[in-house]
Amino acid sequence: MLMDIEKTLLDEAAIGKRVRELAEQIAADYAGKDLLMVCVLNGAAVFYIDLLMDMQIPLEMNFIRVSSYGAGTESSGTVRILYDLEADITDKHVLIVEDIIDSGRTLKRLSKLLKERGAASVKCCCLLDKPSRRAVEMQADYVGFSVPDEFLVGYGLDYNGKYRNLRFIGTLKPEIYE
Ligand SMILES: O=P(O)(O)OC[C@H]1O[C@H](OP(=O)(O)OP(=O)(O)O)[C@H](O)[C@@H]1O
Ligand code: HPA
Ligand SMILES: [Mg+2]
Repeated sequence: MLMDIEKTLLDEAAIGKRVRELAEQIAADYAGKDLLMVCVLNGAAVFYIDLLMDMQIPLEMNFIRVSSYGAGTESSGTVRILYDLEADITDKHVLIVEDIIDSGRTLKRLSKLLKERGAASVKCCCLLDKPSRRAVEMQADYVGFSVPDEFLVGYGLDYNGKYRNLRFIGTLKPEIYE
């Protein structure tokens, strides 16, 4: 697995430091509120666990899986749910946790859907943001790192389902894509 990596963009220490900063900020912002943290499977799973383990406030965990480029055209704004939340989110403060915003479609559709379900508020926390790739207008409320337009793997991010279990974020050698 390690021999497939071309370079490291963010190492374990840099990720850990930033995750703790985000956790501290989010915990302060949501203190005293009924917080439900939504993990967008599969990519966000690693970041999600690290983030909430650094937050010392009461919160609820829930998971959702959506297809990013499946059913629905861009204009319809629909999101196909492959696995839905278990919780009733009415009147709860929802924080969507994502690994990366690329085109912005996944997060835009998901946040619209959760608002329609009657959440008290819907905000997004994203570890990585690739602003140069945006196809729809979407900005996360909390962003870990802004990254260049390179295909990244590790810390939840995959290529063909693999490399999610790397402790750092990096790029793959070109021959891996061939
Ligand atoms: O901003 P966008 O262009 O919508 O892309 C970002 C989404 O794409 C990836 O998920 P993917 O649907 O590949 O599934 P995964 O999380 O299981 O890897 C990533 O984890 C984000 O959820
Ligand atoms: O850079 C990326 N890596 C893995 N998955 C992704 N989904 C959107 N961008 C990426
Ligand atoms: Mg994802």
